[in-house]
Order: sequence, then structure tokens, then C-alpha cells
Amino acid sequence: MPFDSTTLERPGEASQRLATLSARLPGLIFQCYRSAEGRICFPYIAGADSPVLGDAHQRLRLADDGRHAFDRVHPEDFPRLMVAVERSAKGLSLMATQFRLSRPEGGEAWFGVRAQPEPHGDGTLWHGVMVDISEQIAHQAHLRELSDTDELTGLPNRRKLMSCLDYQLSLSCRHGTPLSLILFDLDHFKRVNDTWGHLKGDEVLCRLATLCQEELRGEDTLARLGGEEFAVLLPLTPRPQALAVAQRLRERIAGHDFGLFPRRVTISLGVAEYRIGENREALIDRADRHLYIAKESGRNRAIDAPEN
Ligand SMILES: Nc1nc2c(ncn2[C@@H]2O[C@H](COP(=O)(O)OP(=O)(O)OP(=O)(O)O)[C@@H](O)[C@H]2O)c(=O)[nH]1
Repeated sequence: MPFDSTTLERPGEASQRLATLSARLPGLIFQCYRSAEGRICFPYIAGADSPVLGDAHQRLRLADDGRHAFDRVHPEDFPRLMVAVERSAKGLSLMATQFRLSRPEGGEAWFGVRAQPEPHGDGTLWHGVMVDISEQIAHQAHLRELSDTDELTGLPNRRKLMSCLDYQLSLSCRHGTPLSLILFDLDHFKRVNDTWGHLKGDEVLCRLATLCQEELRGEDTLARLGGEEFAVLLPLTPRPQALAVAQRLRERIAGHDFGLFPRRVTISLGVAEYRIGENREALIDRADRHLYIAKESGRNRAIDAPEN
């Protein structure tokens, strides 16, 4: 039967309809008041998300004193929420933010809130909506993970390495702590593909990734830059230690049987330590030059300076 839109206009029904709607809303609608002295209360809250709302008693309490509502906000998100509230009150601009909230029955969920402020008495009154956005947040995290990961090996890709590098460079600059980068490349990998086929080549790349990972610490980042090129970012590691790690990686690969008898798989490595103040490209360029020297001087070696 088609929906009869005239029922929307029947007098007397509007408030009943609104009550039904707000009670079944898959989220919350609310009014939040903050006085000039910072006292917060929720004069009106409605919606179907009862675990977040709490029981009738808790709602009444929020109508009087809204501070309890903030007790369950995740500590990492609390400052961001407070900044959004402050900014919205100051500029009378739409508040739009997201935060995690622990549920009374356990577990936590992400919520998105949008609320329009208006001056009210000596304070601010917001009219807002709040919905559970946990699914969207999980989906976004999954997409981010995909865009940061090399499909073949499952390692972080070039994009991810660059963002780790930027972060570690800023830490190194601020605290004066050492940071090293190793770039490495398989030797004569084209011959592996040409002799055993591309699939076997792929298998070698994956095995190599696992072997290298086993030699590194949890805080090191091993990434595939593309093709047969890899990188390792080593926080808190000066050049001599980074060179020792590079030698260990080299030995591990050269000593492993990849099933390509009589050919052995080897890698050449270039090592560079970050010099405070230089940019990312200068560090990569130095490691790359050392890798080039390692290739030119016979392969299956690690080089950390132009002269050796
Ligand atoms: N199997 C496989 N091969 C790849 C992949 N990416 C790049 N390659 C191959 O890696 C080889 C790289 O060849 P080159 O750049 O000539 O280097 P190389 O043969 O390793 O020689 P050197 O680096 O000079 O020691 C090419 O044959 C590429 O096709 C991949 O994802 N899988």
C-alpha cells in the first residue's frame, strides 16, 4: 500500500510522531547547555542507543549535571573533544568531531557528533546529533592499511616508509638521537626471474622479507620500496650498529637456501646515518650512493661510507 503523506499533517499527531521518531532514532539527539562558569548539563537527550544513554535515572542525572557524560570519553580523545567544544562556543560555529566512548556493558565505540550552538542566557546551548561511526572508522583503517602495504610481501610500502621516516627524522632532530637508514637491493635478480620464472622470483622476494624481518627489532621498519629494492629504518641506531645490522642481513640472505641451486641469492646494502638538520632526500641519497658503491665494488656487501 502506498504511503499516505496526508497522515503527516494530521493535527495533534506531530508531537506523538516526533516522540516515536526520537525514541527509535539509530543514534542520539540532544541539547547540551554550558554556562559561563563551565557547568554542563543535557536538558534533552533522546534516541535508541540506550547503552550510551543509560537508564532513565542516568538521563535525569545528565539533565542536571552533564559531567558524567564525559567520564566515559577515551582519554586520548578527550582533549580534542574539549577543543571542539571551546572553539564552537567561541565562534558560535558548528561543532563536528569524533571520539571513542566506553559502553557501560564493556567495550568501546566511535561516535561522531555534530551540534549547532546558540547563545542562551549567559552560556551556550547546542542542538546536536550523535551516531555510532565504529564501522566507518574500521573501514577507513582498513583502507589506510591497504594503501600503506606492499601487496606481494605484506611489508610497509614506500609511502608508509616515507611517513615513518618523516616522523623519525622529527624525533631525531628534536632529541638529538641517532637514526640510520639501510637501502638494499637483490643482486642480479633479473637472472633469477629469467631462469626460474617470475613466480619463483616473487617467492624469493617474500622469503627474503621474512628472513630480514626475523633479524630486526620490533621498532625497526622494513619496507619494500618497489621491485627488488628494500629499506630498513633503524631508530636510535648510530652508523656502526646499523652497519652491523646490514652485515647480519647480508649474511642471513647469502646463507639461506632459496632452492635455486647452484645460484645463491645475495643482496647489496648502503647504510647512512641521519645528520641533524639535513632533509629526508639527503639521507636517502647518501644511503643510495653507498648502495651503488656496494654494487660497483662486487655486490654481496654492505657499505656505509664512500671510502670503504
Ligand atoms: N619476480 C619479481 N620480479 C620483480 C619484481 N619487481 C621487479 N622485479 C624484477 O627485478 C629485476 C631487476 O633487474 P635489474 O634492475 O636489472 O637488477 P638486477 O638484475 O637485480 O641487477 P643488479 O641490481 O645490478 O644486481 C627485473 O628483472 C624485474 O623484472 C616483482 O615484484 N617480482
